[in-house]
Amino acid sequence: MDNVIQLKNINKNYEDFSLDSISLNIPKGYITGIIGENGAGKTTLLKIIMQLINSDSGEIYINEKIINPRNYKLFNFIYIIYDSINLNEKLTIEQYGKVYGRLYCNWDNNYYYKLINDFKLPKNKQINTFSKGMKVKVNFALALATKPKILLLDEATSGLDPLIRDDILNLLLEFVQDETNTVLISSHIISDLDKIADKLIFLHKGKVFLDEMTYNIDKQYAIAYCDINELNTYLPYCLAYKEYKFEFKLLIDKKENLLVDFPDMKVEKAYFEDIIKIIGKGIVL
Ligand SMILES: Nc1ncnc2c1ncn2[C@@H]1O[C@H](COP(=O)(O)OP(=O)(O)OP(=O)(O)O)[C@@H](O)[C@H]1O
Repeated sequence: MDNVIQLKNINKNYEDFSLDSISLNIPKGYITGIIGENGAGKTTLLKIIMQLINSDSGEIYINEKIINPRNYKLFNFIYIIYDSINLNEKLTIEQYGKVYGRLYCNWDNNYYYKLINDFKLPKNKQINTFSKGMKVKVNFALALATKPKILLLDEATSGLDPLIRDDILNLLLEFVQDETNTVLISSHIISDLDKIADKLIFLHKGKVFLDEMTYNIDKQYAIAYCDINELNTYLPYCLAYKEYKFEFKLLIDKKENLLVDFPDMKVEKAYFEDIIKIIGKGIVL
């Protein structure tokens, strides 16, 4: 598996927050989801990848080339969509197409209008007359028609109804279908990531707590329950656990070993939501 983005020991210190030695690989041709609580550092990390802010130390490689502000020529193949819609709302879709056609050397006007037609958006109305969902669709049409190889999404589907989100998720799946395009998406909508992410990164208080392909999560991770007398027995198989009123909920990260040693142990699928809750609110070992 080729990695399109590699981060090595990235550190960033603000007065009340630090990104702590982040090392990550983002595989080419896949959708990687980043999850984490508010303030976990997701936007900071995406901005560092885009070189919109500098890290204090560490290295970024894109397609195996080290990136720094002096050689940063990614404008034409990496595109970031934010949660806030930064469109000039006085423009129309048609005017936007002309502006982007001049700005982006890979601009695909036919594809832009195909997406605009698929989304059923009016071409000659000012964007300030559009609903939030329509504006997000314009954002995605603009992004995809620049023909990026890497698409970064920072909460870009927040505030959308499930039908529009579904359209957008399908577009992302289509985007990575040729296996050379890559998506890195941060989202609080865990069910969306459950649907589309091939890899999951969980950022918690500026640190990476989980960085796994989703097929490995299914293979290695599970949820199990025990009481206080059994806790010590199962801790060697756990990444984290959380105490409830009558039981402990365990996030198992050595499922195969656990089931060899305790074949009768009942385990359940570890959904992303479980993983986040147990790591975020429980005790990480
Ligand atoms: N320019 C800055 N100066 C000081 N602190 C900052 C700055 N930018 C971000 N931070 C802090 O860094 C931390 C991480 O912020 P960041 O926006 O990366 O989190 P996030 O995971 O994207 O959160 P959310 O899910 O709420 O968007 C926060 O505590 C924030 O206050």
